[in-house]
Amino acid sequence: MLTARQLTKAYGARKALDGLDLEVGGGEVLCLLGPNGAGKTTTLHLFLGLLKPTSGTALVKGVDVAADPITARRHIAYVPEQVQLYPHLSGLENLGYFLGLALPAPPPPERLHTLLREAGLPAEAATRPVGGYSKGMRQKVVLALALAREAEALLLDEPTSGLDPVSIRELGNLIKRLSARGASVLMVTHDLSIVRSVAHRVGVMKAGRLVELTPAASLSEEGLERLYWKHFEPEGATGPSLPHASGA
Ligand SMILES: Nc1ncnc2c1ncn2[C@@H]1O[C@H](COP(=O)(O)OP(=O)(O)OP(=O)(O)O)[C@@H](O)[C@H]1O
Repeated sequence: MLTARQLTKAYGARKALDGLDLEVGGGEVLCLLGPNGAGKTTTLHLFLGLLKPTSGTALVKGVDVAADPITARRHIAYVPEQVQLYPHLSGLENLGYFLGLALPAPPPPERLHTLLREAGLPAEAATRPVGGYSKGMRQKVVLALALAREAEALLLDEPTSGLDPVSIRELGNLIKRLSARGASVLMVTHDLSIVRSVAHRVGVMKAGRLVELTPAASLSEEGLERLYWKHFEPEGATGPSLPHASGA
């Protein structure tokens, strides 16, 4: 569903992404971890067609994103770190408006209510202006949009930052439901709790390169922490250490 072939993005001499080869299959949840500046958001933006690759290819359902970004984007729903909605419109009105742009005919109001409920937005909030929503509530409107469009691929950029534990659990449940329906999920995160609950595979990026790619089932809780932390160690450090051991 999502394929990167030697995908590279350079800014001058500096490679933000360096020769990424990656496949995310239908129904698979792949979580990308790694330090700040590792190239994770760049990877998402290349799949979304927001950036042009310097070389290599990003494919969405076989469509080359750089050659035909509009067709590629039809298969994708994207949850950015900062969700932008119209603050003076309600969740219901925002959803109706954006679906009107994305679909030939917008669904009736009853269907919009159902979608928002399925995404976890409390019914009383659906008709309130989004300007008064929390981050998690705004995110649920975007997830309702993804549900309505039956997007085959879901890209999420640090979706749990700023969410409370209940909202994180609800987000995890929704991701699992979408993946069970066959959606491919590519999620960038620093949150190991959601990785543990939803990931089928875990990738770790560092300095523009994918340096680890492991089935989640092969990782114990401590194994996942070690995998995560070892790439925060300075170059040349001997062996991984857990945060309490390194004082990080
Ligand atoms: N427009 C740009 N011009 C120059 N360099 C850029 C630009 N956008 C990103 N970069 C660089 O590309 C590298 C990868 O950035 P990217 O945002 O993909 O990292 P990230 O892994 O998502 O980090 P974070 O966890 O902080 O979000 C960084 O070194 C960043 O400074």
